[in-house]
Amino acid sequence: MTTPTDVPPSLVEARDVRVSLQGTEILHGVSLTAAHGEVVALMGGNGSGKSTFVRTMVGAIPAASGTVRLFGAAATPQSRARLGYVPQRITASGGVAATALEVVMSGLLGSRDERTGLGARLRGLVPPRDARERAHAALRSVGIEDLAARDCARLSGGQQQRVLIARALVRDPDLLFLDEPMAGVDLESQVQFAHTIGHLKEHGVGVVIVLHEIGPLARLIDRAVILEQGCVTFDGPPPKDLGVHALPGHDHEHPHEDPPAPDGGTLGLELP
Ligand SMILES: Nc1ncnc2c1ncn2[C@@H]1O[C@H](COP(=O)(O)OP(=O)(O)OP(=O)(O)O)[C@@H](O)[C@H]1O
Repeated sequence: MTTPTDVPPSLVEARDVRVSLQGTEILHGVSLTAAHGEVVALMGGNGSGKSTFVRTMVGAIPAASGTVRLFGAAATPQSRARLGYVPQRITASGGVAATALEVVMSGLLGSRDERTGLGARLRGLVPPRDARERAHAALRSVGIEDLAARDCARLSGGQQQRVLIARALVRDPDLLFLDEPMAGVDLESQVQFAHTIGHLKEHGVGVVIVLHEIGPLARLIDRAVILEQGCVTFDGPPPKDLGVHALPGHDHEHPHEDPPAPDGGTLGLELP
């Protein structure tokens, strides 16, 4: 018989979170959980509150009420050190002259591995031997190791996005928050990225990912949480016939077409 103690705690458990920014309530009591190896897509139209919710869960902005628990306990600086976070739309080097490898290595500063010497979960993906080697491995895992020595500021938007994902992965996170990581990334790179997410999932890492379009990640997503105007309107398995525009709340305005299917089918991409 299963007792409550047999059930592993959620990696993140946000309950009834309310957030106000500049006097306006943006999130009106939203909840989300992610368990080991679970990939949760956070979706919804522009301005529905996705980024605000992610920023609250990683501790970047405070909740007015409600709770965010990490790894089964109230969030602490130590438990936040176990998170990886790729914010939305920032440039990888922040205007500072730095190579892609240096930007990724900066992700190790203050990481728990540096402090505790814990081994890397992602053996084979991020070997723990030294920061340089780990940074190379993280770049390899997102398919851009050949760009390691390049000036980050001169990389394309999509390439910079992958540098930032590598920077989050090099910390060997137990839980990864990604805010629109597919924005500006070409289809081939999205497939590569999906392989990386599949690898993390297999190793028990939880992933909360803000998406406008499911694309190549469709088969990896366990649950979709849909926000509309600061409220959760759906939380459950993504519908079977999920196309890139199929979810409720898909009301963002930029014009786009479904990406072309490489084999003439409907996004029939082979994933791990
Ligand atoms: N610092 C801020 N101060 C005041 N209001 C803010 C601030 N940041 C965001 N907002 C507002 O909060 C609401 C939710 O914004 P948020 O960026 O969380 O939405 P989103 O769902 O991530 O949108 P998008 O899909 O466009 O990225 C918007 O109305 C936005 O204008």
